[in-house]
Amino acid sequence: MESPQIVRVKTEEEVINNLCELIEAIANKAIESEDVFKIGLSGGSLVNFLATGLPKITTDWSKWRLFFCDERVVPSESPDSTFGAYRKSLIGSVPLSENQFIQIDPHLTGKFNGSHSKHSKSQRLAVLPHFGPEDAARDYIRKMALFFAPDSLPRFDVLLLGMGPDGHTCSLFPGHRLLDETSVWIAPITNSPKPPPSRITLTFPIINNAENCIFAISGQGKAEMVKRILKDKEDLPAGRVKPADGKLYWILDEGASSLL
Ligand SMILES: O=C1O[C@H](COP(=O)(O)O)[C@@H](O)[C@H](O)[C@H]1O
Repeated sequence: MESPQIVRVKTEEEVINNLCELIEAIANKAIESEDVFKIGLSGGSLVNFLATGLPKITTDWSKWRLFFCDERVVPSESPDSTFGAYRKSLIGSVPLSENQFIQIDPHLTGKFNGSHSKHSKSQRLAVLPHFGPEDAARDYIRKMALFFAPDSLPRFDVLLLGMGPDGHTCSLFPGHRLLDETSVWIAPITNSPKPPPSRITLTFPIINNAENCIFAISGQGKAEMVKRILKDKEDLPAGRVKPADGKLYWILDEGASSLL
């Protein structure tokens, strides 16, 4: 891997502008060469960054296909749903439609496999006490595979990543067994330390196969973790993002980079 490009700017606004200009360049290059742009989205603070910055870019929006680096296994109407957050804040501000987002099906569980036709979505919502992530992860792998060459690891044009104050990225948490998961592209997690507990997440083989990975981080609250990862090189989940044949960017504002 090339060494990470660390972009230090002053304000959160500049983080957003840098991030969205970079996305614009990557998207337009991908559209020119492949006629499609495949991007992986994270949740959390990134949603607001993109809602603010993406309306300013120029691109062929019809060529965008948007996937989730991780997603909470909750109905899209839930305030915890990452897709729900993008639907609310982004669709309408840019000409993207819901079906350009490759969404999880939070209603899938082993219990109801094969008998879905008997139940409407609202019935399933009413009947199920919990939403199960195992089948949602399997279903998401199947949906994702349709967009990539058969028999090869998906290679995203770009993955937009967040980092929690504990160093997690996607839904890969410090010390969790999923950090070493190599057998599946997308794994279910039922015990996320950050609520909600049920999620699906990309695993490191897919993350590190991307052409570009971008962290966009703002605020003093992340400074200690940014230092532990970029300066002290501690083995924390966000520090394991090292695209083998791709580029890694960390875009940091003054607060986030203050301990570097
Ligand atoms: O739970 C999550 O947290 C991370 C980091 O969120 P942030 O608000 O600290 O930026 C996010 O990247 C991930 O997608 C989300 O599920």
